[in-house]
Amino acid sequence: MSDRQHVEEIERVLGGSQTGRDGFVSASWRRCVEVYGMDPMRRDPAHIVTQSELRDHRKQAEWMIGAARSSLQSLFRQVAGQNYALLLTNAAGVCVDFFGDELFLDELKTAGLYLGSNWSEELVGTSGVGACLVTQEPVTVHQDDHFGNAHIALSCTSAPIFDSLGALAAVLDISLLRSPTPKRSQNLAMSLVTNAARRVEMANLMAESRRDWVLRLSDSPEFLDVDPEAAVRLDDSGRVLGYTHGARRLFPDGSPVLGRRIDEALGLTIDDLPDLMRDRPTEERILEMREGGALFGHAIAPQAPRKALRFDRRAGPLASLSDGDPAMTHLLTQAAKLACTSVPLLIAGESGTGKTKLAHAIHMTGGASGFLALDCAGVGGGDLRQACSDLPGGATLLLRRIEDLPAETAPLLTALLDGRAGLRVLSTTCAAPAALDLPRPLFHRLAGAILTLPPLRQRQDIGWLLDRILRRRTSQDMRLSPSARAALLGRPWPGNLRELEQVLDVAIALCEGRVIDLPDLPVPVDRAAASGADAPGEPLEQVMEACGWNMARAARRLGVNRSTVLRRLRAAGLQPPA
Ligand SMILES: Nc1ncnc2c1ncn2[C@@H]1O[C@H](COP(=O)(O)OP(=O)(O)OP(=O)(O)O)[C@@H](O)[C@H]1O
Repeated sequence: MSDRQHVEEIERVLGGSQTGRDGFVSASWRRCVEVYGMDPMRRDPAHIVTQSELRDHRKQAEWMIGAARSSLQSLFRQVAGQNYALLLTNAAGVCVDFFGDELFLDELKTAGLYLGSNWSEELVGTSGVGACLVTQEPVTVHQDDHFGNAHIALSCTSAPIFDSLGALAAVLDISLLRSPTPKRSQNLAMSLVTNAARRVEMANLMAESRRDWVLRLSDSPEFLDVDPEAAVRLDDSGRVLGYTHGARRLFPDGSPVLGRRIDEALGLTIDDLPDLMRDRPTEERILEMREGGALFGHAIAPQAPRKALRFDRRAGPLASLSDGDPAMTHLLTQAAKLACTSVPLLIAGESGTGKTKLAHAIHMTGGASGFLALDCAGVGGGDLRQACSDLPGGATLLLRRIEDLPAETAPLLTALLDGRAGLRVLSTTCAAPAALDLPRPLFHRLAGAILTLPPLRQRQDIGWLLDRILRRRTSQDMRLSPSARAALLGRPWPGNLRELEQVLDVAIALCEGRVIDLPDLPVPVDRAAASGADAPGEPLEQVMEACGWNMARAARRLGVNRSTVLRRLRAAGLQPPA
């Protein structure tokens, strides 16, 4: 179509004729003339904001640029070699991030397909970004759909990106300098750009939701864990705190989504979310919709809040054992003070909580000269005598799993310790210290002070441990996807740190790239424990403290509902700390 024919068509549309254009294009042309007073004959150059304005726009859009980066990169890889340029604009239409072929950079800049160009409709007329901002729908503005003659060669396909509160925050645009004439040639671009926009919304919601439950939804079980269509972020009572645009379908009455209760839309409450975590087969995670139909659901548990409390970093090897967990901070502070004395220490804790590692760190902090670890199971008198004679004065003797010491060896050990007063004796046990079946004289020679390590499920620094272990066990720059991280944080870890290390080792081995995602994680070995039931007999107050007095979390941990927790709290006369 020639420039003159294009202008004549615009005149016909303004006169009320139907010319076969998409309705949103004709509406935009009318606004260009009637509202913005534009002249289709003018060929304005691209509208580029100044460098300092661009800096401000980018600064304000930093969070969105961060959330969108990996989606843009993978979209750009998908269209590599096809001369597409990708633009991320803010809600004002200014391009704040850009991917394009270096070969065509000058041409792209001239056409306005570059950082800093402003594509708002009132400035440049009908364009992909401009029309998307007005309609809040994905659009293709193809060649002479553009208003006037300035951008008539371009083909632009744009999709809106909404923030988690439902406001339009950005536009993702994929554009060509030159394209085939039929508009349908851009159908694939439309599908790519809408999927990428959905993933950006998902990444943004996940990044915001570390402290809350997230329910991810999909029509098909295959995509549920890897590429869900929608997600909602929920508070402890099951009200929507945030959502991706696709989740609006849960509340089809059109009223605001924020603050609505999830049980208004789906046949489930917040207490049912643990059943929708990844350790259940996807096909079983079906959710009935109140309006009819069903969806598949995947719940991601909140991460434990991080406490400001830190262990003093000057304390050397002990400081590397935890980061901000209050119980660990308390324990490590005591350990640092005791490390420099000769008091025998009994280190208690469930299997795999790091007792041996703590013993090593105490030994290193105390600066003792030699170190020998003995497993007590089946240890004979000869081994004990040998160990005690081999060690120099002032060395550390670690007796692992003292509960397994053969009864007949106990008197000899007592005598040997009496004869080697200079030895630093550390022991570990998986049993409760009070329940240890040791002769009293031996017990008092071993347990001058008792340090009890918390089980991993009670620790608030699991996220830090994940990163630390991952860093130590891979040479590459590997990381966890947000959903893999959330799934790991929600596990009950009956095998404690040993299990955590093994799960990461498996994930590292299975992961094909550098990002460990849900499919790379092994299913929890102990499904019974994975149901969230806590160790039997754990005092209610301890559970509440570990859960930050959050009723829903405590209920999940105990495997009961919240009203049961409330009833038990009342019966025990317990109240949250003021
Ligand atoms: N603070 C920590 N950070 C990272 N890894 C740790 C930490 N503490 C322990 N681990 C790792 O967890 C695993 C188990 O630790 P350790 O052997 O010290 O546990 P344990 O309580 O002595 O176990 P068990 O009672 O079963 O012998 C080890 O591989 C250790 O390296």
